Amino acid sequence: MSEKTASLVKTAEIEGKGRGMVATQQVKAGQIVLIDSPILLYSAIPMKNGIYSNYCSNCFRKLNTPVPSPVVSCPSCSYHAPFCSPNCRSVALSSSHSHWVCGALNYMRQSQSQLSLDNERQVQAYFLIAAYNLAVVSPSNFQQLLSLEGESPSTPPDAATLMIHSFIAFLSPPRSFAGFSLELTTALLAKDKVNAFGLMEPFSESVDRTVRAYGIYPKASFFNHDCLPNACRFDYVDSAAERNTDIVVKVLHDVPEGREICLSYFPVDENYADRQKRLLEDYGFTCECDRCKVEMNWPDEDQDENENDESMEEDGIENEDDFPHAYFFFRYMCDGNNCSGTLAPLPPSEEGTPSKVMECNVCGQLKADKSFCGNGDGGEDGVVLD
Ligand SMILES: C[S@@+](CC[C@H](N)C(=O)[O-])C[C@H]1O[C@@H](n2cnc3c(N)ncnc32)[C@H](O)[C@@H]1O
Repeated sequence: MSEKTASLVKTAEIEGKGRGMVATQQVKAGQIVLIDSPILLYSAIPMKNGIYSNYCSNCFRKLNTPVPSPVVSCPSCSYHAPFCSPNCRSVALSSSHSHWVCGALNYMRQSQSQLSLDNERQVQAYFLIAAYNLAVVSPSNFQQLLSLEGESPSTPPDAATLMIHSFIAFLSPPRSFAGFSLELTTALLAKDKVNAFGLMEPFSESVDRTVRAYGIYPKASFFNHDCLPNACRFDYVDSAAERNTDIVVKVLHDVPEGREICLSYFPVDENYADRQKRLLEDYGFTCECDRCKVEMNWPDEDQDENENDESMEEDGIENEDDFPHAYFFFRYMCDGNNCSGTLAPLPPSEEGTPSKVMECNVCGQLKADKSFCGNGDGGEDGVVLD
C-alpha cells in the first residue's frame, strides 16, 4: 500500500459485520483507497493429466507460448511448471514453488486418477499446499492468514475434508513446520472460503470467464460486502509490468469521512434470491443492505429486473419507486457484451476535478460517464473515447 492510499481507509468495528474498512477522510470519486499485494496465491485450474496450465506458476500472468522453454520452467517438476520469466522462476523456487511444493504438486499430478479428487477438492488441495508452505517460508504471513475472518464449522469435518487432510498428511508437510493438524487444516479452509479473491481469466465477449487463481490479500480482506457497493476492485494481472497480482480498490463516487467502504463480492447484477443464497452459503451471513431491504419485497417475477439489459435500463428508470437503485445500474454497470463489470471513474485530477471517464473492472474498457453525457454515447459533453 503506498503512503498516499494508506491513510484513506482504516479498519473499524462495524455493527453486525465484524471488522470493516472506513474512510479516514472525504474520498473523491475514482480515488484509489487501497493497493494490496497477496500473501498467498494458488492456481484455480484443476489439473488434467500432465498438462500444465497456460499461466505463470508464480504470478499467474498469461503465457505467450504454450510450451515453456527450459530457462523458464521448473528444473525439478516432471510436468515442467512454467514461469513467465527467469526472475519469476527464481523468486518462486525460494517461495511459492519450494522443493516441498514442487514434490507435492508432482505427486498430485501423478496420482490424480487414484486420488479421485473432484475439481473443487483439487483447488482446496492447492490452497492447503500453498498455505502449509507459507507457514515455513513466511511464518508472519501465515499468522496474518490465521488472523483473518472465518470460523471453522462447529460440526465435525465432512468426509471430503478428512480425505483432503489425509492427502496433505501423506505429502508430509515441510519438516520445519510442527503445527500440522486436522484442526489447522479445517481453520485454514474456513479462512480461504471467506477471504480468497479470484483473479479471473482474460475477458472474452464469447466465453464465460472462470477464475485462473485465488489470492489472499491481507488488507483487502477487511472490506465487507454491499449489494450496491461504493467501491470496486481492479487487477491488472496480464498488463502490469510489476506487482501484477496487486489488487487496486477505487471508490465509485464521493465517500464522506467515517463512511464504510464496501465491495460487492460478485457481479452486482445477480438477483436477490441468488445473492442471498451465495452470501449465506459462501460467506455465512444474511445481507441486510439497503438494496436487499427493497428487493426482499419484490415478487419473484420482478427479480430479473436487475439484469443489465436494455429493458432493465428503461423499466428501472421509469419505475424509480420500485427500483430506487436504478441509477446505480445506469451509471456504474458496464453494458459490454457478457461483461457485468462495474464502472469506476478514473482518478480525479491533482486539483480534485472528477474524471468523466469510467473504467470497467471486468472488460477493462474506458467509457464516458453517463451522468455527464445524457445518453452515454459520449457525444453530448465532449467526452469522446477511442
Ligand atoms: C472478507 S471478510 C470481511 C471482513 C470481516 N468482517 C472481518 O471482520 O474480518 C467476509 C466476512 O465478513 C462478514 N461480512 C461481510 N459483509 C457483511 C455484511 N454485509 N453483513 C454482515 N456480515 C458481513 C461475513 O462474516 C463474511 O464472511
